[in-house]
Amino acid sequence: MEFIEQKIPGVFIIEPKVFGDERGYFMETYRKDLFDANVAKTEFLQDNESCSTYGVLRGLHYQTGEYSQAKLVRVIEGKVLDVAVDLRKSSPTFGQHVAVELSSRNKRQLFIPRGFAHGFLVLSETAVFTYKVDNVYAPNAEASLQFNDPALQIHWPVPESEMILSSKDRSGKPLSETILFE
Ligand SMILES: Cc1cn([C@H]2C[C@H](O)[C@@H](COP(=O)(O)OP(=O)(O)O[C@H]3O[C@H](C)C(=O)[C@H](O)[C@H]3O)O2)c(=O)[nH]c1=O
Repeated sequence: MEFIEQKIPGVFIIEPKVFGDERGYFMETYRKDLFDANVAKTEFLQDNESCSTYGVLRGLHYQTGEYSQAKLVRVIEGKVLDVAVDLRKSSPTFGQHVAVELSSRNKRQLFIPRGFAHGFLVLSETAVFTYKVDNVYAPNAEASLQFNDPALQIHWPVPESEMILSSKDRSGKPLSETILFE
């Protein structure tokens, strides 16, 4: 298992070791001892899974304040562009983002610390997205950052005319009006 820190410190790509043989493959997808030693001591409390069709954009979401969630995300079917935006106002990388292609083929995972907005755009016919979070769901603390806020300079590789978003995600707030983290 390899842990590769990204341009935003604390954000990591995790590359699992894949053991292939004539039956198929095996890989360890999470090891608490290795994760805590190489990324951050984290107690994940909830696992999520969603299935989406091509062009679906889920995000950019976060839970505010004490309900913030660190996330360990991966794709078990299909391909997505996964994006995390730094919303920590005291961070040297405030407002910057990491964008990584995650797929069932590359088997990459992305770790996103607390204090980030997160979302993904589906690039395959369908995508099954599964992830761990270190804080449970808190609907009253949910917030959405506008996915196409020019201040974020995120390049989404699907025309907006082809995107499928929830009404919540269509009404995300621009960075200038967003509830930030310390
Ligand atoms: C997130 C969540 C949702 N729900 C319920 C609430 C709604 O009735 C239904 C769909 O929720 P939502 O439309 O918020 O699902 P996504 O758009 O996939 O939201 C996620 O999208 C991006 C990718 C994220 O990073 C967040 O984890 C999360 O906000 O599931 C729950 O019961 N528990 C939960 O933890």
